[in-house]
Amino acid sequence: MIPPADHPPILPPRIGVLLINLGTPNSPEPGSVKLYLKEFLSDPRVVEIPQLVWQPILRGIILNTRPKKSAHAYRQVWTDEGSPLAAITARQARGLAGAFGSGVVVDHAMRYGRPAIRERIDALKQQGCERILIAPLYPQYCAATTATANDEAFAHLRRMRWQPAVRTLPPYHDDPLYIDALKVSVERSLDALDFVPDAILASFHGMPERTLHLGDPYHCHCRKTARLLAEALGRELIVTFQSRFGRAKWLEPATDVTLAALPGKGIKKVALVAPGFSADCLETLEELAIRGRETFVEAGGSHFAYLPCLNDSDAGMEMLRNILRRELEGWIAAP
Ligand SMILES: C=CC1=C(C)c2cc3[nH]c(cc4nc(cc5[nH]c(cc1n2)c(C)c5CCC(=O)O)C(CCC(=O)O)=C4C)c(C)c3C=C
Ligand SMILES: [Fe+2]
Ligand SMILES: [Fe+2]
Repeated sequence: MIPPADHPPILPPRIGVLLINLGTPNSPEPGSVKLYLKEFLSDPRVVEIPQLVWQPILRGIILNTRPKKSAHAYRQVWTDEGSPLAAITARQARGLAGAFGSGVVVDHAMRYGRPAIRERIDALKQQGCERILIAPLYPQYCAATTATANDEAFAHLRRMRWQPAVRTLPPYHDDPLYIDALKVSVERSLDALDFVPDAILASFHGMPERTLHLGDPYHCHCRKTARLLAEALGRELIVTFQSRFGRAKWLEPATDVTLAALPGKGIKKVALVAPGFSADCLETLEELAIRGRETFVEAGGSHFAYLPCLNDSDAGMEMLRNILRRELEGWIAAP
């Protein structure tokens, strides 16, 4: 049938891969940070307090104090390409262009802020994608990260008359491809140091402890990643949890408390890695690499190194290519 003139071009069916990360402000200014925090912290998957109780606290207190403090932190890590998280995620998507053949379009989106998940799903549909792999780039599953990214994609699909077929990327916390990429990356970074660390810390983003008791597998996934990475490296790792937020009890031990205590135990040289972050961001570059170092040195530490995330390194990109290709099995021909 000949399409009417205003019909969108008829394209060969394509497949879309949508990389998703958390999101970040548009600029390191308090106004932008406030908008970002408002969206992020209003997500009931992130703050599990009834909205009637939480919104007055968020709007009345947090959004009047935190944006200024966080904007100061963002300014310290901001780059010419923008926020590190945005720049690195965009590079990861660009680095995967063409990796799965000409019929597969790779794009990226953020759960909060821009590029929005809804907008990028629409863009993939416009390019003829009848099948979409939603790929939240969180190795460890967490309702506050993985589930809310998927929720947002599904909320958009819910309004479509003609939905694409979708798959979601499962957590890959114990995937040999991921563990091997981490091992290669950590070993490369350690080789480049001018000191031999007495200990290596693996710092994961924290979560309220109650989410563990409620059945969120995040804590177990983090511990398993750390165990497998320690086995691969052939040395012990000290596992810690960072970025505590709010008054509830969070997963322990805390990264900052541990860094402050280690020199007193004779551990004066440390290397710190953050395996749960697929891209360096505020929480790694400011909280760990800057403030973590200060905490450790003030407590008497002599040597500190922050080891970068997988980002768009060769090892990281090869891992992403392989885990994503596996999820596309049956949709694309084997290589
Ligand atoms: C990697 C997994 C992450 C989990 C789990 C997570 C849970 C979580 N986070 C907050 C509060 C904040 N997180 C903030 C930044 C931030 N968090 C993650 C990842 C996880 N968060 C990333 C990648 C980033 C960095 C974003 C960037 O722009 O670089 C922030 C914003 C910064 C600040 O003001 O400190 C907040 C707030 C909660 C409450 C939570 C679980 C309940
Ligand atoms: Fe966070
Ligand atoms: Fe933080």
